[in-house]
Amino acid sequence: MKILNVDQIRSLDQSTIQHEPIAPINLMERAALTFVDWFVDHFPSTTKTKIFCGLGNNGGDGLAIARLLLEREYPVDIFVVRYAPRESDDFMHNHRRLKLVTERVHYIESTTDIPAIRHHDVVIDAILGSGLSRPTEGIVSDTIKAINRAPATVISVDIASGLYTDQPNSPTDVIIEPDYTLSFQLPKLAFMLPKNEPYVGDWQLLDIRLHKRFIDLAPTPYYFTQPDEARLLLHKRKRFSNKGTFGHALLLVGSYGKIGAAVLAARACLRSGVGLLTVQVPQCGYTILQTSVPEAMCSPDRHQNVLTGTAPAGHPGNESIDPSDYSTIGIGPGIGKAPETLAMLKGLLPTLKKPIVVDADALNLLAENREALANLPKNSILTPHPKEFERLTKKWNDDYEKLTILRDFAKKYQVVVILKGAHSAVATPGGDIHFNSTGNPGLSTGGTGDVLTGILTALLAQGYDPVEAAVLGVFSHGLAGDRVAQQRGPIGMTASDVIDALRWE
Ligand SMILES: NC(=O)C1=CN([C@@H]2O[C@H](COP(=O)(O)OP(=O)(O)OC[C@H]3O[C@@H](n4cnc5c(N)ncnc54)[C@H](O)[C@@H]3O)[C@@H](O)[C@H]2O)[C@H](O)CC1
Ligand SMILES: [K+]
Repeated sequence: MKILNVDQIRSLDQSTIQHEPIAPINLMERAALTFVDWFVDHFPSTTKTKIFCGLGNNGGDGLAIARLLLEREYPVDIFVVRYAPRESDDFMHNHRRLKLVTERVHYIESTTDIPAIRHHDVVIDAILGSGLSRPTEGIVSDTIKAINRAPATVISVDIASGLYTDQPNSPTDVIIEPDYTLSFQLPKLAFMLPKNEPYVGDWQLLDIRLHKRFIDLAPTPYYFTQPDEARLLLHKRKRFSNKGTFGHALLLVGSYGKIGAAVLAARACLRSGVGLLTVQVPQCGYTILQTSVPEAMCSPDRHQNVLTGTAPAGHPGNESIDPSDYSTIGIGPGIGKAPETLAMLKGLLPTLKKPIVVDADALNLLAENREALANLPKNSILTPHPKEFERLTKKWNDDYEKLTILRDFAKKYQVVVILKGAHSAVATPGGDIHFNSTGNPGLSTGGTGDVLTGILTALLAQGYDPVEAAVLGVFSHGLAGDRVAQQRGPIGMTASDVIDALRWE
């Protein structure tokens, strides 16, 4: 699913009006109706509802919602925040219609007009929508502050009032902090960014049947992965396949005290459909790995503790490993940052001809030796969390700058970068970003990153295109986490649970 910018959303509105065709006021009515359908499903008709409207089309939506809820006999009070002398046409139209059915329209011009909001009230925020063009101030920001202070449930129409759709807010901006955002048709870029969490709440999309062809043709670098889109990426298995069909992966993982990372990556790799798996760990991990992951072959490194991996020619590692014997390599989980490990990594990269997966301390080693980044095989997948990504690049001032740095990095090195977090962002060598739609806070626990590395390594070994592997991999990883959270709750989820919950269908 595409994420469009504010100008495109405005044009999409117009395109729908022209092509369907539909009168603007009827499109607003449709939007209000989808909102009310959701509202009626979630709140009983005894719910004391306060609707705060601005003077533009977001406010127009609010007025139409008010009328539709009154028709359904909800006790509704309507407050129009009169911050300017002018109203939009569709606002005025809905204002006239509303005045025919109720006297309960109040106007807020000064703070004394702001009503008391009580515990069991539900507030609908329709003050400002995607038309926001400057920080809120005066009576608008006073009203927003009062709503934020109140103990009520708050639902924002389209987007929280005061939050920009696709540009950074300043830390001093006054913005609604809703429990829910019900957004029309397409997700907004603002919803993907960690700093905006308080201003988004639990967000959902309302399908208002905007012009599909316009959306199909609209250029954008931003996407939000939907379940049906992820499912389409899955390779079908032929009946006459054998284990050779699904590749032979090599994992270079683990060090003394961190053999668990090797075990998790290996188990996830096997659970993600790899044909054959060889795991190279230091000697100290040999017995552990052979016992806990009998399906994998184990190639113990000659070094006792620190060096895991393929030694370059002439290096005292395990000379029996030749990277070209493998479909792909996954490197990083638990390897540590010993000088021998760095030497191994530096020696290995220039010899590789196919994309690999790079995670954890392999990324940290690259951050400390940035000249080696140029030797990454094209289309390799890097899986940093934000701190690791910052070490690889530089500090950012806000989440939007972070996206720019992310896209530039992926383009510069022609790699796929998965920036992990809520809505993990997959940046492609072509400059696109795919935000993930699955996952939950329970995944923030030790070892889940090792699991992701195992998954991605398995997908590359099976011949998945690296961008598709990354999009599908993070989606399936998050979905497995969601299954665990559903069964046993997010607290106490372990990385092993996530492996067990993986399903490829
Ligand atoms: N996307 C769609 O297809 C549909 C969207 N709908 C709703 O329309 C709003 C966007 O409406 P718009 O009139 O363009 O903007 P707003 O209501 O957000 O703002 C009105 C107006 O306010 C001025 N303004 C901007 N910033 C400030 C500020 N900080 N303080 C005061 N005033 C400000 C500016 O002049 C704006 O134009 C969208 O969110 C949906 O809710 C349709 O109803 C359905 C189709
Ligand atoms: K709003």
